[in-house]
Amino acid sequence: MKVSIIGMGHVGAATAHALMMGGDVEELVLVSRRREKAHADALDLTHAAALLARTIHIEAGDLEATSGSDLVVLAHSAPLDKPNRKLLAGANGKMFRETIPEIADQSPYSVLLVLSNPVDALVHLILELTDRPWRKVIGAGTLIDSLRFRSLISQRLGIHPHDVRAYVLGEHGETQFPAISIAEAGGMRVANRAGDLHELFEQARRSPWEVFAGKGYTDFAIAHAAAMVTSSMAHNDLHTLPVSTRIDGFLGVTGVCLSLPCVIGRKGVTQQLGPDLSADEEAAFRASAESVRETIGQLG
Ligand SMILES: NC(=O)c1ccc[n+]([C@@H]2O[C@H](COP(=O)([O-])OP(=O)(O)OC[C@H]3O[C@@H](n4cnc5c(N)ncnc54)[C@H](O)[C@@H]3O)[C@@H](O)[C@H]2O)c1
Repeated sequence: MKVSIIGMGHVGAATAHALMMGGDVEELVLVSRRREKAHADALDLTHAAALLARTIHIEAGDLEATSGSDLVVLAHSAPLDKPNRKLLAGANGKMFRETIPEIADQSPYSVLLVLSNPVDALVHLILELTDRPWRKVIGAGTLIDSLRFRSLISQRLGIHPHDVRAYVLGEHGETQFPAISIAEAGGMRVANRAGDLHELFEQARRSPWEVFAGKGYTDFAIAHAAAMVTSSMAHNDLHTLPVSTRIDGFLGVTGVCLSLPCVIGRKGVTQQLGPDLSADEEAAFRASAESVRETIGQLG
């Protein structure tokens, strides 16, 4: 599998490392505005890869070098100074308008995985800028939020996070919500076992900003979330992951991108699932869609 990563900042570099360690990628191309940084990362990772059992070719290059990628991970971004993802809308909207057409042309059959923020609005923008089918433009969305939520539930229940089926859905932003009515572990409703799930969700929602306050960015968790999507593609595993894709009709929401559980296979999303939410959760999903629409308006 050939994967290219655009933007070798904190997230791009951590993702390159996670993909290398994951062992699912044969060819990895690193692209960044600062060519010397991408070159240094490629060299450093190549030295580390000599210790691994599997062979991986890692190189830095320009967009031409990404040609024929199966997956292009988008992590290029303006810097985020304050804990508010929407503040990146104007600058990243402009950056994506400038870069996406060529990225898409270089790898016409690739899946584009958006990590940059505001992720839902940028997925929408890519669908406007290219003729790529919606199944091939995926935002990391609430995958990472769901993993944070599951991790806290897991600690409370003493059950492995893999066995906790709990989703945070909607916008990767302030209006995201926990789908508590369908959260389960071992066939039991988690809400009956784990106490106040809203409190755990609030803790999960605040946690990236706690990381941000400590080091000025978040990188490891999103990198491994990107590796999870890559792995499901590489092996056609058909894992169900909450990621951001275009919604067309679910709960009356149309033409806007936000997270629902999606099945991920070799060529992208094979199914977008429509969970049975409670009335409150349905209202939260619609409110999230409105918030993403507002952000799309700020893309410039
Ligand atoms: N989806 C998530 O859950 C999640 C989690 C963490 C971070 N993020 C987002 O990921 C993005 C990257 O975060 P970061 O901490 O790595 O930021 P960063 O500032 O460290 O890195 C951005 C990189 O993009 C590069 N770049 C800028 N313009 C470019 C261009 N035109 N072409 C190629 N490269 C270009 C910069 O040189 C820089 O290396 C941000 O938008 C951030 O908000 C998302």
